[in-house]
Amino acid sequence: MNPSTAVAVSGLTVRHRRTVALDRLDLTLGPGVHGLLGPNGAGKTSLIRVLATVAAPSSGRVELLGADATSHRERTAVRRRLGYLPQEFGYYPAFTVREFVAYVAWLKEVPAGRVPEAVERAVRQVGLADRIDARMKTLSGGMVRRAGIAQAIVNEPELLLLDEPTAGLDPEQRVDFRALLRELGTEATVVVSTHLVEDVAAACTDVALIESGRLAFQGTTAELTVLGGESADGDDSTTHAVERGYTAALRAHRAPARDAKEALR
Ligand SMILES: Nc1ncnc2c1ncn2[C@@H]1O[C@H](COP(=O)(O)OP(=O)(O)OP(=O)(O)O)[C@@H](O)[C@H]1O
Repeated sequence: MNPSTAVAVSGLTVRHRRTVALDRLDLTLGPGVHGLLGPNGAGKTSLIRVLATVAAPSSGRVELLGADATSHRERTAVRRRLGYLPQEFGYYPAFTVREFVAYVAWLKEVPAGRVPEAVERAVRQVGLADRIDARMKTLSGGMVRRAGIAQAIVNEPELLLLDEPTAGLDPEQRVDFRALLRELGTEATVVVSTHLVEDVAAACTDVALIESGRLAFQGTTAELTVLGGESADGDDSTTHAVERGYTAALRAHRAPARDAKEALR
């Protein structure tokens, strides 16, 4: 595996009872900010949970930061180098933001002497410094989300996994958050699952598009926009171009299956 490859999965299958959420997926991710896109139920959360080592694959290989994530011993070591923001996360409501983020730093085995500074840095990066001593239960939904992002980056992870991080943020916070993503992407491999095309247009260097548990497209954001072609309605904004690229890539991916069905008729 190339040393700059943070994620290498092959033949990854995840089943939830009878549902096949990921279907023999092959995917390699190196440095940068990767937008993980796909329709509802495509398998994005299932993939992020496997990469975060909180869910086990049904089958397939998963290498994270050069370690075999299916081996118990290697998985424990790799967890210290990961950051993960789940779609929904629990916390003790009576904890302050500082205590919540410090608790995760402790879980990630950040050396005790470095924890206070690491916590303050992470909280500052998400723009929550003025609420650092507020209790979690007194925060708004968007602030809780930002505290969640702070806990994900407190250990300066080499691989950062964010599941719908902009959900609940207001427009100004989203703009700030995208700038933070771009900054984090210069140091780490960042994987962001999102439904917001604006997030991709503004912050992602690369895109992985998943549909029905398979990889429908992988390339740079610029390559995706080229797939979308010229605008028919004169709207040439980047967001619109990414949306057209997304739709074109999905249709191209679906076409062989549709053609095969028609040939059988
Ligand atoms: N715990 C579960 N039990 C049963 N089925 C599940 C479970 N979790 C996910 N699934 C199913 O697996 C498939 C993939 O779900 P997943 O949550 O990974 O998709 P997603 O791309 O994140 O969707 P969304 O964009 O709606 O968040 C879906 O068909 C979903 O219904």
